[in-house]
Amino acid sequence: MSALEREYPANKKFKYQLMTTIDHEKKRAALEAVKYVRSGMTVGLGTGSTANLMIKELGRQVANGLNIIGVPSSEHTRKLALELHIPLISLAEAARIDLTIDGTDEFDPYLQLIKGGGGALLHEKILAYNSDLVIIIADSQKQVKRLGSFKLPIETIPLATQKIIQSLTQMQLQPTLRVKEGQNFITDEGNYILDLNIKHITNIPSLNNRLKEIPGIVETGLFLDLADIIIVGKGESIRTYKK
Ligand SMILES: O=C(CO)[C@H](O)[C@H](O)COP(=O)(O)O
Repeated sequence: MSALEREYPANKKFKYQLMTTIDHEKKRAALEAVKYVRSGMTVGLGTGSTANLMIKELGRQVANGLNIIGVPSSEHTRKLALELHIPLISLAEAARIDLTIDGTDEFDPYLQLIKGGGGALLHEKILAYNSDLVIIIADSQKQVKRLGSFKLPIETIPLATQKIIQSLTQMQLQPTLRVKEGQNFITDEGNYILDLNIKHITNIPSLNNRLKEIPGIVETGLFLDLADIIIVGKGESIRTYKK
């Protein structure tokens, strides 16, 4: 019996194999997206495990002479990019962003996304909105016919969160306050995240508008009409979807 079999017996081994396939798909998508980066560009850096792979590749290329300025979408991404010596400016300092590369939790055939699994949706959305080009990178499990299998994250102001939970419960959205290590999850802006069940919702743009009308909801993880290109790792290959 190999060390791998000892460590991952029966169904655990299957899970391990699935994980490595997904990790390879993420890496393929990340490397493909980096091909769009040119010297002189200001590049928005997304958040999450797929974005991390893209940032690591950018770090490697910067060490080999690529001249870019990164704009991080989260504290986590800022720290990683700094470790890799990628020159950075903040969102506030960036006059324009040529290209943003970020991950996603789900995408549908119309290039609509659910994001915010990592809790960075607010800064990610500001980056995407202000970028000339938005490239989303994903493994094949993120591709869905219809958004909603993944719970929709929304960012809320702590003071208003209980009131928002009441309103969303009346809307049958089953809000759950996100918790991490026994504490309320806190975003980089000091806010909370609620995860909503939107499986039964058919009109997603209308839901987005209704959510934005509720005072205290800062932003939603629905990225509608923001992605220009989605690059997906699919087994050994790559699929690219364009607007
Ligand atoms: O929206 C995000 C963070 O707020 C991430 O892009 C999303 O959660 C995907 O993460 P991963 O690449 O780890 O699957």
